[in-house]
This record gives sequence, structure tokens and C-alpha cells, in this order.
Amino acid sequence: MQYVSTRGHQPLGTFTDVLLSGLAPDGGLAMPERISTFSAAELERLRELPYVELAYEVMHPFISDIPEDDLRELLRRTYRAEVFGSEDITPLTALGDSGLYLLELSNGPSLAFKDMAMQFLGHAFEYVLEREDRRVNILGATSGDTGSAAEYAMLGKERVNVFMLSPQGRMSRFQQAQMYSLDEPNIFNIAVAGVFDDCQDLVKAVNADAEFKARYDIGAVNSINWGRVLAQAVYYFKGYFALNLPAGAEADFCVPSGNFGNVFAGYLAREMGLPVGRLIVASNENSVLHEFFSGGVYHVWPAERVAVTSSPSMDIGKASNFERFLYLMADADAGQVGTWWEEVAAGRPVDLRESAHWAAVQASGFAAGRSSHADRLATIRRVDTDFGRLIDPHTADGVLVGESFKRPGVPMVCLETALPAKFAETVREAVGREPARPARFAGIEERPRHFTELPNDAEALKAFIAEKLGEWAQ
Ligand SMILES: Cc1ncc(COP(=O)(O)O)c(C=O)c1O
Ligand SMILES: N[C@@H](CCOP(=O)(O)O)C(=O)O
Repeated sequence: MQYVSTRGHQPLGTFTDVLLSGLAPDGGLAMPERISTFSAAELERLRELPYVELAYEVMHPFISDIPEDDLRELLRRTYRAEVFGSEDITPLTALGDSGLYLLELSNGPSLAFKDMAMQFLGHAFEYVLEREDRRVNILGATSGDTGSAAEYAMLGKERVNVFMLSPQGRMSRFQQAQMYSLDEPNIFNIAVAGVFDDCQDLVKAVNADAEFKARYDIGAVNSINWGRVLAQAVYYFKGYFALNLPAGAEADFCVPSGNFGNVFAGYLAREMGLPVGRLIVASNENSVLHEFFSGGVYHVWPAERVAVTSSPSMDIGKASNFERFLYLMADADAGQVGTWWEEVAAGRPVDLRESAHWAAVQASGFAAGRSSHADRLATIRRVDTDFGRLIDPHTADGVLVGESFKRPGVPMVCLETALPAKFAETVREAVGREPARPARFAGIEERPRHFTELPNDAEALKAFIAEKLGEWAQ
């Protein structure tokens, strides 16, 4: 399988090429040249498979350059009960007889759904770098969860350094402590004076400097990396099959969203033939995605408009993977995507209302809703009281919006994107008690912190990376 850029259509190589290179040279995102699909009979065959086998079936059509046995071994190493808490890996829990379900994605090392793909990336990077005798410097941006998931996945990996940008003061205390308490030679935490979108723009600016990128072997672990999206598609299959529906019956999914990676993975699963009816995008107060799906205009929010909320990982005004979605809505017309993204870069709206693309969006199964702090608190409280289940603020946004789109007779699977322990302040405010936390995180907020403060400036970041890497040579 070959990959192309959403903007230029130039060949980007095969899976391992895009795994290591992150952004395309023209600033676009990697997409497979076609999306392989499962027939109804093939889907029936997948129904009973354990997670590792299911992951293999979903992912291998997109990975032509890792031998089958090696890919199976990488997946076996990744999706283990010791790492994800159960043989099931992503258990599905019914919320009473409401027809709502929680797909548990947050039982991995960092207590957020990011581990589901990031643990795979950790093993895949190690495998490919060893095979090619190379090293990589990962540059990432986090609003709180990608950072710790990436750092935990890359801990002790000799061929990988991680430079992780986070928005100073905009994450929960637990999220900050998870990252900043690490004192490892290959991990560099950088607190940027700005919002998550500034951090993401810095990552893109450094990637756009072809000379610097090549010289320092810069790679990516955000969902701009296709490997993340592909590995995330697997749990939609797992969640769907766990519902035990008759062949072909639809299920809807509701996804707390920010950078649009998770819900895009759901769309990929739908495009591959999984009977997903509707994909519901749940936003918090930073509702740029809700604005698009309800009005047809994508207009990124500038940093000063992005609010600090109690579901901070979704405090995003510019959703990276939206580009992949619009690429598909434009029928893989990379020229059109390039034109749209010139508008996005200039801060101007992309208005699809009068175009055929809007009809494509409306036929895509997407819908969107949004939530507020008060909604979040009420939902955490209600789910706790009615179903005896404590959920985190992001999952609460998903449950609230999911409920509002629930169709009679069609199950609504809400993705649990983090555990409440990561957001104790808000959970305490909602239910008046402390969420449980695994013993390994006891007192984490009190541990010494290791991070560097930098301005929102690409040159300062490049200077920092260059200083840390010294005379970098493969
Ligand atoms: C807990 C949590 N929920 C939801 C999201 C939003 O997911 P996405 O960026 O894939 O849309 C994030 C961050 O990405 C997150 O960390
Ligand atoms: N919410 C994320 C933001 C980055 O998302 P990604 O899926 O593109 O890595 C975070 O917690 O860091």
C-alpha cells in the first residue's frame, strides 16, 4: 500500500516511511492511496477474534512493508492484558438498559485512550529503527494526554528522543505531573507560553523546515501520524462486535473530540465496511467542530478564543485530522484540499454550504453536539448515581451528547477517553469525592518537576532541540 499527501498527491512511500516521517513535505497529511474494505462475510469472520488478531486483520491491508509474522509479533507485544488491564483490552460496559455503552479505552499505562495506539507506535518505532539502523527525534504537541502516553511508550527506547510541547498552565495537575515528573535522558518536556494549537503549529513549523527536519531526523507521534489513526480504528471494530448485533445491524458511536483523530479513526472503520450508523462529534466549549457540522463553515478559532475548560484535553481550536476528512469529502482532490488549507492558514473560513462537498459531509454519517462545564458536572453526577459508574469530564461530554442523539433501537457507544483520576478537581466538584487512582500514581503531584519553559517561537524551539542533540549524526 502506497501513501499520498492530502495536499499534493506526491507519493510518500509505504507505511514505515509515513510512520517515521510524520507530516508530508508539502505540509499535508499522509493518506493511503485507497481504503480497503471488508465484505459482510469477512466481517462475520472477524466477529469473534481476540484483540491482537482483530488488530492484525484491520491494520495489515495498510501495512505492506512489515512482514506478516513481524506485524503479528508487534501486535502481540502491544495488546497484552498486563498492559491494558484485561484480556478484552477494550471492555464494553452497558449503562443500565439505556442503550448507551461505554467503550473502555483508558486502562493502559497513562490512563487515556492515547495508549491504545501509542503503545503500538512505541514497539513499531523500535522495530523499524532497529531494522534500518536509524534513530529518530519525536516532536509532539499535547493538550495533556498525548504527551504522557508518548513518553510512557518511548521510555528507555535507545533510538528515540521525545521533545514534547505542552501549553503552560492549561492541563490538569495530574496531567502535568505525569509528564513533568519524568527525569529520563531521552525525554524533554517543554512548556510553551500559549495554547495547544500554538504547540501544534510549532510542530508543523519545525516540520516545514526541510533542512532542519532532515538534519535532526524529526518524527511525529500526534495523530498527524497515520500509524496513530490506523491503530485507533481497531477498537471501533472491537466495540461493535462486543454489542453482538445481528449481521449488518447499525451501531452509533459518540466521540469526545478535539484534534479529530479519534473520530476520524471511526470514520475509517465505517469506510472499511463496519456498520457504523452515525458518528457523533462531542465538543466542549471550544466548539469549532460543532460549528462546522451544524453550519457547514470550518473557521478555526484563534488562540485568544480558545477557552480553558474542565475537559482541557479538548481545548483545541484547529483540528489537525479535519484535513483528512475534507480530503475524503473532496474525493481525494488534493488540489482542492491545498486551496482550502491556504484559507485555513490565513485564518479565513472554509465555507462548504453551497458546494457538492457539503452534500458529501451530510451523507457521511457525522453529527455534532457540545457541552459546558455545568453539563459536564451534571453528567458525571448522573452517570455515577444512575449507573454506579464514575466517568471523567471528557467522557462526560461524550455521554451527554451521545444521549441527545440516541436513536430508538440503535445502540450508542460512547468512547471513554480518560479515567477520572486524571481530572480529580472536576470529578470532586461533581460528586464530592476523590476518584480512585492506581497505586503507581500515589503522590505524583508532589514529585520534582523537570521541564523547560519556551516562548511560542519556532526558532527558539529549533535552537533548544539543536542544543540538546549537539552533534547529531545517524
Ligand atoms: C481525554 C481526551 N478526550 C478526547 C480527546 C480528543 O480526541 P481527538 O483529539 O482525537 O479528537 C483528547 C485529546 O485528543 C483527550 O485526551
Ligand atoms: N488531546 C490531545 C491533543 C493531541 O491529540 P493527538 O491525538 O493529535 O495527539 C492531547 O491530550 O494531547
